[in-house]
Amino acid sequence: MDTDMERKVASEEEMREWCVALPKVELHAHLNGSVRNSTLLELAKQLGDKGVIVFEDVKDVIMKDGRSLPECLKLFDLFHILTTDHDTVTRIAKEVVEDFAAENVVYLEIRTTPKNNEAKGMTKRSYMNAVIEGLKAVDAVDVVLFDSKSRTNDTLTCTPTIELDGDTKKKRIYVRLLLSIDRRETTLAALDTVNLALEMKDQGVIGIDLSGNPVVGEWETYLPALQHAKELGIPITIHCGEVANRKEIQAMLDFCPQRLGHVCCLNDVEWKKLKSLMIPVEICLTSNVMTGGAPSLELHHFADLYNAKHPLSLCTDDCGLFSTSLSNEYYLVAATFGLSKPELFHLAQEAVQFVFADENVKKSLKEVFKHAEKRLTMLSEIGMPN
Ligand SMILES: CNc1ncnc2c1ncn2[C@@H]1O[C@H](COP(=O)(O)O)[C@@H](O)[C@H]1O
Ligand SMILES: [Zn+2]
Repeated sequence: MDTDMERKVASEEEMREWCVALPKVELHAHLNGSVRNSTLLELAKQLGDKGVIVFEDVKDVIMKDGRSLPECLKLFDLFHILTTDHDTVTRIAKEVVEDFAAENVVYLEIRTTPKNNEAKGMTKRSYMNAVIEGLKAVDAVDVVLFDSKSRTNDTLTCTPTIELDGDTKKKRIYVRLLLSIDRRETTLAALDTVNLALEMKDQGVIGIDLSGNPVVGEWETYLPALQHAKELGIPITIHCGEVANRKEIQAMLDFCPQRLGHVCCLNDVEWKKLKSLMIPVEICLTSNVMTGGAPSLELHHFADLYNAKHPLSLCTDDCGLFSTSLSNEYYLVAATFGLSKPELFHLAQEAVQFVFADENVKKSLKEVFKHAEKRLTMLSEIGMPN
């Protein structure tokens, strides 16, 4: 390698490390899409040994790179076979939080579809209990799961503990849960999910998501449940415009949820409307490029929204499935669109405004960023924005 090349590699490496050290807020992560490949392979091996699946077939599917959106969503049916029992759900929830915390995600909203599975004695409620058990089982980091008013020994007026210089203090991560309505569900099943979210609001559940195969189902099927959530004051985020369904995109914008995910296939009129409504957008770069929602990283609609100062937040969607991480998404923004470190810091910090958690949590997160700003500045002697 010549010196120029060496310098380039070193600076890329340094930028990647900086993106890991940056405190980050993750607002769009599906539990079953964020499972480690090693865990999926281990679970597949166990089921293969029992003769439930053919391990070699599954292995190839898990390890394949670059899939279309329908292929990805089909893959979830396989993931769900691998993760059907309560213990496995608990295990993956624990690992997913550990993985996000390890890359300095300081606030994480995990979304998941509560599942009924009679054969396993699983109800939507018991599925969610298993998820929460997993969050409580994390001991590598301090997981803050409840809003301050429902905690007895509240420690939310926290001293931020972002570790950038080898401190031994435990890291802290705020975790909240969103319940996903799957587009395959009936109106009644969707209403059940909203009612479950209400029942579990003191256990870390703070919002509702609409997701699943975008070519399946009708907006009118979920609308009563989403309307119900709105009336109950439960924040809502919706997967919007993964395919060019004009009528549905229009209806989603008219519904005006607290946040929207993806917004890939909007036409000029819809785009203008999104911008005038200022609905915060969960941007999932790698996911969109891999599933064809965006033609390439360079042509991703991030640039347009960012330049227009539209509220947005970088997210992973399915970091396991797409072999990415939130730090990598920040790195990609720097490498593709030329954002500087101060701009990346500002982007990460701005995401605090769009979290569904209460004002106390937002206040604590602002402290976390203030504290990190000093440390990051000390580390790389760069000027951060005021
Ligand atoms: C790639 N873009 C996407 N578009 C739409 N829905 C998606 C998705 N990625 C994930 N999901 C939704 O999340 C479920 C997996 O997590 P949980 O079992 O809920 O934890 C998938 O089955 C699908 O319904
Ligand atoms: Zn998603």
